[in-house]
Amino acid sequence: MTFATLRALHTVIGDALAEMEKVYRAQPGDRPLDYPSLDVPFYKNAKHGPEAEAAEQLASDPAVVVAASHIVAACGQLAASVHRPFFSLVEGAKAEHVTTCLQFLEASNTVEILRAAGPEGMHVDDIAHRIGELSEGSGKDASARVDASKLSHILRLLATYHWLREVRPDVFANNRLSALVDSGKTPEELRAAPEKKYDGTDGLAAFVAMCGDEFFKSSAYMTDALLPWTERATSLRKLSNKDGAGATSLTVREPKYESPFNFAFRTELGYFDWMELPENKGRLAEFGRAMTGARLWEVAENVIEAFPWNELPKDSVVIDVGGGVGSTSVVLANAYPHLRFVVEDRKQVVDIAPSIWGSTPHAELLGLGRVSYLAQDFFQPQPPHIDIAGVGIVSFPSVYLMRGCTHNWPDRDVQRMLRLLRDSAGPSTKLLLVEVILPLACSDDTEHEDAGAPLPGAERTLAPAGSPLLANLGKAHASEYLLDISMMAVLNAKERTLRELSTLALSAGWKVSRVTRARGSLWAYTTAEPA
Ligand SMILES: C[S@@+](CC[C@H](N)C(=O)[O-])C[C@H]1O[C@@H](n2cnc3c(N)ncnc32)[C@H](O)[C@@H]1O
Repeated sequence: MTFATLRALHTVIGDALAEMEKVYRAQPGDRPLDYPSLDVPFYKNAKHGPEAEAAEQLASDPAVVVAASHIVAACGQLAASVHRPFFSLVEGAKAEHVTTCLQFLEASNTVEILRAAGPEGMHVDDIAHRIGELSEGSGKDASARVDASKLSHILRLLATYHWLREVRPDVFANNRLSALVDSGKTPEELRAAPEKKYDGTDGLAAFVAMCGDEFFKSSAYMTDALLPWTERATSLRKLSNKDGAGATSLTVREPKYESPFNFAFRTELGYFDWMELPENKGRLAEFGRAMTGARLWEVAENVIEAFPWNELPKDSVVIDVGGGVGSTSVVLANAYPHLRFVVEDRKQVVDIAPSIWGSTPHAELLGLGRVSYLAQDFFQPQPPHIDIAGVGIVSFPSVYLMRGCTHNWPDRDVQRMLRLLRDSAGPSTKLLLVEVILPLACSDDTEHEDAGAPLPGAERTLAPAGSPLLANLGKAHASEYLLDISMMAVLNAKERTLRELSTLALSAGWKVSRVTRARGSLWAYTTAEPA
């Protein structure tokens, strides 16, 4: 039956390709629109012809996104089926090198150097020379040079994974994937002000830098943290527990490491506290930029359709808990002028948040009191009532909105924060959680069997009926499962399945009543009501 399965996967690819082509061919114009080529970089801040622009935009069309995910899922499954298992094993066991080489690509400014070189590309000797020149801007030794013979091997691994092109022997050029890491700065700008590399960017270069540093290094210690009694983990603790003279002392207490991050950075601090140390100032700034990049995971505007906001009465209050600078509230307040939004976050965040919107059209929302800020720790009880300018005292909010917060915390902490919201909720207050919901890798036929009827919006499988694809579309959604393990490595937290989130919410007094999925990603909008 294996050939039948392989043929079925092949058919999935053919059908999905036909679907994508249909969408592209249906576009008006003198000649059919082609899909963006992998060989051609699409730089975000460059001027593009109307065809290239239209082709890129159409790649986000919902029908194209679904077809593309079927192709990726089927290709991943086909490759896993027919590749010699030993080679798959080596690839999995050595996958860290892809992260490392991507990190190097970004840190060495090779993408910006290759952008300036154009489609003909640049020889590794010249790339190495340019990398050295740019590093002089960072105050580095002018004689610092990258070894071109090593550089070619790093770039070739990336080309092998389609992250670049080797256009001629030892000559490399950017492609559609490497262009994603482009900061948009010229090599001259990077040389003059390397510290401004991430300023005004979409954050993806900073995201690569952060993943290659804190996240990658933490992940390397995952097994030591999960199996702390093993010899490797034990010796590691001893190694990190030396006295001033460098000798291991039996009287010194063993460090209290909870997360892989703690092992990797030899600190007992949590990630966010550690980031606030003076020596991590640069990392903290990079983190802020990287979070902008991470927003590409979920289209912020999706939240407009994710909840029946228009059914809420005039002047209903939505509390955006852990709302950061208020990006989600601003999107919603523009779409629903009849609602009032209160953005709660840590004092350091709300103190600077209004200034972020200073010269933007959204500043008016703040002036009119439609969006306001409150310094509020989500591990402390909510204020007993809400005083809204122009509305007065409101006893209960209509909605507690939490976006991207629960995945940063372990279960016990999420339970605490949801319980505090439940304690101050009214009988009709809703909780809306905007987070990734991880589907299982098998069809979820038992979901909600205890609750009787299936939960509105919950899916059993994302795979097309009758196809041999994994229920979660495997490789097509790998990025969210990788994010899940990143949360575990750095924060002892996780992305959750619907089962996990529902159980956790219920333990804090909230009953999940509905879930809707964002288009083209595993982000979801989960509504819960007082249980
Ligand atoms: C991943 S961000 C999400 C921000 C925002 N909801 C969004 O979607 O853009 C997590 C937020 O939780 C906030 N946060 C962390 N600890 C907090 C606490 N104890 N109380 C309130 N907010 C906190 C952070 O400052 C940050 O803004």
